[in-house]
Order: sequence, then C-alpha cells, then structure tokens
Amino acid sequence: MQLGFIGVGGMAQAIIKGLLAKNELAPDEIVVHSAHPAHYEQFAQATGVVAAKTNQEVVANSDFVVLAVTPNVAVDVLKDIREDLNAEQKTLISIVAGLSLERMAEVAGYELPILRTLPNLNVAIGVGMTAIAANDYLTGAKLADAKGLFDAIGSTTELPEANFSTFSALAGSSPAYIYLFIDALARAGVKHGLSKDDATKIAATVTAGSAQMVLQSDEVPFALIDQVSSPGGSTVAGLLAMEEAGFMTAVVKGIDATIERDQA
Ligand SMILES: NC(=O)C1=CN([C@@H]2O[C@H](COP(=O)(O)OP(=O)(O)OC[C@H]3O[C@@H](n4cnc5c(N)ncnc54)[C@H](OP(=O)(O)O)[C@@H]3O)[C@@H](O)[C@H]2O)C=CC1
Ligand SMILES: O=C(O)[C@@H]1CCC=N1
Repeated sequence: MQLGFIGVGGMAQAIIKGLLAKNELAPDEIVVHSAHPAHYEQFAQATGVVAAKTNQEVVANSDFVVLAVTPNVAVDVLKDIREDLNAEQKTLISIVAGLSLERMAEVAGYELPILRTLPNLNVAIGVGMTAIAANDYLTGAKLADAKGLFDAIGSTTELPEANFSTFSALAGSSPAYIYLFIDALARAGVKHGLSKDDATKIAATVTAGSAQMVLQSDEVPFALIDQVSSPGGSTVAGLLAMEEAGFMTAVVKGIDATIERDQA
C-alpha cells in the first residue's frame, strides 16, 4: 500500500510513528508533504519516509491519502487536490476534526471513497482510540485496508457522525486532560518532596494501571472507588477535598467546552 499524508504535524507524525513501529508499512510506502519544506523534509529525513514536493504529488503517489491539516485550511487543500483524487479514484482518509463526510464529498467529489476518522495521539505507541465513519463509496477491500491502518495502531470503533464531536472530546482531546491529571498528581508529589521524574513515573503507572482495572473489572468506577476508600481512611478524605474543589464539575465543564468548540 502507498499511503500519503498531506500535513505532517503532531497527529500525522503520531500515526506514521505508530505504523512504522508496528511494521504495518515500510518507510518507502509513506509519502508526505506539508506547508513548510523545513518541516516535512526534516521529518522525511529523520524517518525515511518519502518527501513529495507538492500536495498533488502526494496524491499521485498514493492509494490512500490522509488529510492531516488543521480544520481552517482543510477545505482549500481539498479543493487543490480534488482533480488528482478523482483521476484514479484514490481513497481519502480525513483526520480533520469537525469536517463531515458530506462536506468533504461536496468539495472533493460525490463518488470519492472517503473514511472520516478521529484518532488520538496515543496511536504513536500503538494504543490509540480512533472513531471511523465511511461513506457509501468506501466498501470491501478498500474499507478493510483503510480501517486496518488504525486497527494496527490501537482500537477502532465505527461511530455515527452525529457522535463525532463527543468522541473527539472524550478520546481525541482527553489525552491532554489525562496528561494534565498525571502532571497535577506528580506536582503534588513534588510538593511533598518527591523528584518530578519519580513522581511522574509513579503517577503515570498508577493511571495506566487504574485504566486497565476499569477495563478488566466487572465493577463500575464508583464501586472501585469504594474499594480503595477504607472507612475513616485517607482516600475518602482526599476524595471529599477534591469534590469540594469541583473535580467532577471541572471535568464535565472541560468536556462541554471541548464539544462546543468542535461544533463552532
Ligand atoms: N492533535 C491531535 O491530537 C488530533 C488532531 N486531529 C486533527 O488532525 C489535524 C492536524 O492536527 P495537528 O496535527 O494537531 O495540527 P498541526 O498544526 O500540528 O499540523 C498541521 C499540519 O498541516 C500542515 N499544513 C498547513 N497548511 C497546509 C497546506 N496548505 N498543505 C499541506 N499541509 C499544510 C502543516 O504544515 P507545516 O508543518 O509545514 O507547517 C502541519 O504539518 C487537525 O485537523 C485536527 O483536527 C484529530 C485528532 C487528534
Ligand atoms: O485540539 C484539536 O482541535 C484536535 C481535535 C482532537 C484533538 N486535537
């Protein structure tokens, strides 16, 4: 498979890193281009992927083309490559938040096979969580191949587009919030005398372990919270202090704001 990337920012690099680490594709099966030669040429040199001189050259040399630019330029970029996409019926894979299949088809061509995806940064280490929605023209082997790319670097879930904004907040943006939680936990450890490195490792290990516990246990998180909280103990004291500071409200407000911005 030849896989093209238009845009090699944070998210595209995470996908490419994940695919290369899993040996899903060889570096010479990936072709990239972005706005600034200094960025994409340096990235190509560092990873061994192929640098194209234009977005059109990416399309010409790919079977599957990943649109990985920011939402504000995505439609203009699609307009620039639509002829090349349709000339040989390439498959378009979008990772652009907020850009619907209908809008992409309107701009790039109604019969173009398109997979709308919403991955997260954790694809870089093979534990991503990606939502996918295909249009009617993406079926059979092409759909399986496109989905397979994301299966190789984590979990995928087929989702109605109406739920993409919520998914984007809960899975696309939330790594940032979970990193923030880990950093806050570690900072508290530093406040009480641990080194930042030690505290961060401890906080991250416990966060990963607790997530595994939720996934593997039959209990809901609230029941697990009760199991940690010894009667009259320190955990319940901490929980109540966190709630007094608005922990749950802060999380829900953050997700509300994320969804609101995605839909703006
Ligand atoms: N970051 C994340 O966790 C997630 C991001 N997304 C989506 O991924 C997309 C990219 O986000 P992210 O990687 O964070 O953003 P970045 O700003 O890191 O990357 C954007 C990329 O687009 C390139 N670009 C800009 N204009 C053009 C153009 N005209 N032609 C070709 N390339 C262009 C930039 O080029 P250059 O580097 O040369 O400046 C850059 O490589 C967004 O649409 C976002 O919604 C989706 C899920 C999660
Ligand atoms: O911040 C953003 O807009 C993108 C969408 C999901 C994660 N990052």
